[in-house]
Amino acid sequence: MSATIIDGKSFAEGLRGRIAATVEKMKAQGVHPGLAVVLVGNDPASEVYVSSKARQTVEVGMRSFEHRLPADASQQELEALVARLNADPEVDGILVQLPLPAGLNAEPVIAAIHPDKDVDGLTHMNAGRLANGAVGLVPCTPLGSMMLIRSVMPDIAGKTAVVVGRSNLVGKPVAQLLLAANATVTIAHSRTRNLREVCRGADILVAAVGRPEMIRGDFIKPGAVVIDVGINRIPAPERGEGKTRLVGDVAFGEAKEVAGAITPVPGGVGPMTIACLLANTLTAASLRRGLTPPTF
Ligand SMILES: NC(=O)C1=CN([C@@H]2O[C@H](COP(=O)(O)OP(=O)(O)OC[C@H]3O[C@@H](n4cnc5c(N)ncnc54)[C@H](OP(=O)(O)O)[C@@H]3O)[C@@H](O)[C@H]2O)C=CC1
Ligand SMILES: Nc1nc(=O)c2c([nH]1)NC[C@@H]1CN(c3ccc(C(=O)N[C@@H](CCC(=O)O)C(=O)O)cc3)C=[N+]21
Repeated sequence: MSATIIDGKSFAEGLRGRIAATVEKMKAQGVHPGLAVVLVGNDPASEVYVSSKARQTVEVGMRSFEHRLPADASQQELEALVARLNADPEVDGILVQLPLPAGLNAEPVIAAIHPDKDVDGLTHMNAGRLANGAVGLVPCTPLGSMMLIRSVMPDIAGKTAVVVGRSNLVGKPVAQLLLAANATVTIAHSRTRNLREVCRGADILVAAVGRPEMIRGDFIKPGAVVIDVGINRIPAPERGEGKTRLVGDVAFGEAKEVAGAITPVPGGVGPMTIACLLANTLTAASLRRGLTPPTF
């Protein structure tokens, strides 16, 4: 039997609709939420993401502030910009697009972001809040992944979950969220032995590796929910010379024959990431004013 395809694109559209309605209400109360995105250098992939974020921010009725620095900007310049955004009352959320160009160190830049404006959820404060079950800002991709899991598996408690990948941006926070939902969680990584066997035990399998199609059909437990976070651009000579296409970390064609439900790439987790960034900006706007954050 073929798996249910989880339509992240239309889920994200619906979420943006609910966000727009909340923005309306906040504006009526005199709060006009704003998101600042910082892009250093001119990596073409990052340019695409940043302009897409800016467009969607404006579409839901929020303010968008784009800050571009040249690839040869200094560490000091970048941290000074973050400090200005921290102090700016019109800015509720700050996102510094990663990776930074060579020569710049991301860690102190992230540390400089005020935790209540940290819409990426990357500061130590927000990672700690998530680990301890306190209210805070949760990274966008994990938040979006959980919404998609819940859409096909409302009761996660007691299920086995395997997360492949342990980055601070995706793997670790998604594992924390699954644990908070009472799943029994395993985190696999590049040193994991028998990855196929480990994955085969998973009712919920989250792949966040960055290796095109490395999770094959025989890694998947029949009926499992498979969330493919990977975004990999690979050559596609069949589309013409020099053409490329996007694939995930999961071999979709094989996996969909075994899984119960699966996210596609593109059109799965990616659109949810941006929608959750907008949701986090509203959470940040509320936190900063001591208001109860909206739920979506
Ligand atoms: N859809 C979306 O919105 C987003 C997609 N992404 C995509 O998700 C993917 C992962 O991103 P990110 O977490 O930032 O990546 P990182 O490169 O930071 O982390 C990759 C993780 O995968 C693990 N890994 C690497 N090779 C293997 C292997 N052979 N077997 C098992 N584990 C392995 C690494 O293990 P170790 O720690 O041992 O090195 C590491 O923990 C990328 O494709 C990225 O483009 C990222 C953010 C958002
Ligand atoms: N500070 C920071 N936070 C991030 O969250 C962050 C980042 N830096 N750097 C890069 C990664 C990657 N990322 C994606 C967001 C949206 C899509 C997305 O919308 N993808 C579409 C396809 C887009 C296309 O066609 O290229 C989809 O999957 O359908 C993908 C990837 C956020 N990241």
